[in-house]
Amino acid sequence: ARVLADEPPAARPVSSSSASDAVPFYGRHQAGITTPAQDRLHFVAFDVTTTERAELVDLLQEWTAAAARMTQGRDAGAFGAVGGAPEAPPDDTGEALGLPASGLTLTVGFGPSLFDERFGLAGRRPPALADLPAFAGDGLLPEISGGDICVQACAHDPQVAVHAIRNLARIGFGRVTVRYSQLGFGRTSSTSRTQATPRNLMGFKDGTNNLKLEDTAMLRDHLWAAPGDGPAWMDGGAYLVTRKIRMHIETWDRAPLAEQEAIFGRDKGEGAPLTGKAEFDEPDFAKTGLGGEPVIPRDAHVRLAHPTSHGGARLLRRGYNYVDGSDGLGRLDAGLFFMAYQRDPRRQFVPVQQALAATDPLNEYIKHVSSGLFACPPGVVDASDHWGRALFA
Ligand SMILES: C=CC1=C(C)c2cc3[nH]c(cc4nc(cc5[nH]c(cc1n2)c(C)c5CCC(=O)O)C(CCC(=O)O)=C4C)c(C)c3C=C
Ligand SMILES: [Fe+2]
Repeated sequence: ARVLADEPPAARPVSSSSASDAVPFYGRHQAGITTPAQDRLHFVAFDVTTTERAELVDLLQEWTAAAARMTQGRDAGAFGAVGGAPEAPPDDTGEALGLPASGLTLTVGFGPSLFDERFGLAGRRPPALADLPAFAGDGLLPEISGGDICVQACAHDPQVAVHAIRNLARIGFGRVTVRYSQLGFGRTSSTSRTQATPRNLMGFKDGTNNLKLEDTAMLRDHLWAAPGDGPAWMDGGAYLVTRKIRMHIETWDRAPLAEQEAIFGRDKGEGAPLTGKAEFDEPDFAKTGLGGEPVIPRDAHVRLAHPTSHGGARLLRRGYNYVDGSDGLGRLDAGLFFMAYQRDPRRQFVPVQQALAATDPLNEYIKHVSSGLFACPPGVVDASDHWGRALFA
């Protein structure tokens, strides 16, 4: 359980439940990318309001220290929610007191807008952080798109994820403002072969053919930025694309089962390709049925998005279901907060999304309403390191 004061981690009770375990914060890569996807998300994008580079670096140092603590189930600051001076606001907001680490990961990313003239970073922008092109059918809202810095908080307990983002926003007061944030309540991807594949709000298993942490060679080829890819400060990092995709759920719910399955190219029960029986059967895109038509339709989502359609390009998808209440017109405001990590969006997300935007029959039932692109640096290696150290060096 979370402790009241600055107690060393070794003194804290160890839980045998993986849902309450702490995920290591320090490492070569940031946690929260290949970490088996937790159940809950609170994603935030900040605009930087200070114009002082030194203030921004100070903030990144303070954030890193707080993130290192909170991910280990500790208060955001050394005094904690109730251990400080009564005359001062507490250095932790308190709603996670008594809660375990809950698998919390905090993953930071830097958006293209950070690399303008404000902080002297224009020459340090990675070529792979090129603005995404406009895609057919986009309905992007600027106020919930972009952002200078993002933090993805994932945990098994929503209170723990929200607590983490709230405390980072509190620490950032006067230096950053929250541009937008998004809660997600059910993972829509597996990122490990130990996890069962979850379902999205259309009722389909989502994340079957995803990059997974056990695929070491593919992670090297498709996920982590490597020396020579771009600036050295990104070596060991990855690029994140976020898309908030609203679903016209009520319309979808009136579509026949056979049409739903043809749209994805998989069956709804097992998640098997329409040419197979079990979820992990390889799809046979060449197989034809009645009238010589392919069994997996030419425009099926899984055919359009499959690596064989894009020179082998793969994504590590890590999205979440969301419901933001209803829209006042009797419809659920619901969908998928899509997140995908990759080595270079120009060769991975962009061509896949171009293909989907052009002919995916799913488009009748969805609308992309927000978009984000972020360079997520490599991991913080130890307590002397901090988020963005190599970028600002
Ligand atoms: C640009 C990338 C993608 C977007 C945007 C996207 C949106 C989206 N996807 C689903 C549901 C499913 N997607 C599935 C597979 C799949 N999707 C993408 C990419 C994007 N999806 C890829 C690369 C793949 C894997 C394709 C393959 O190699 O077979 C599936 C099938 C199960 C699976 O493998 O995950 C489903 C279901 C929704 C609902 C959606 C937007 C709302
Ligand atoms: Fe998809």
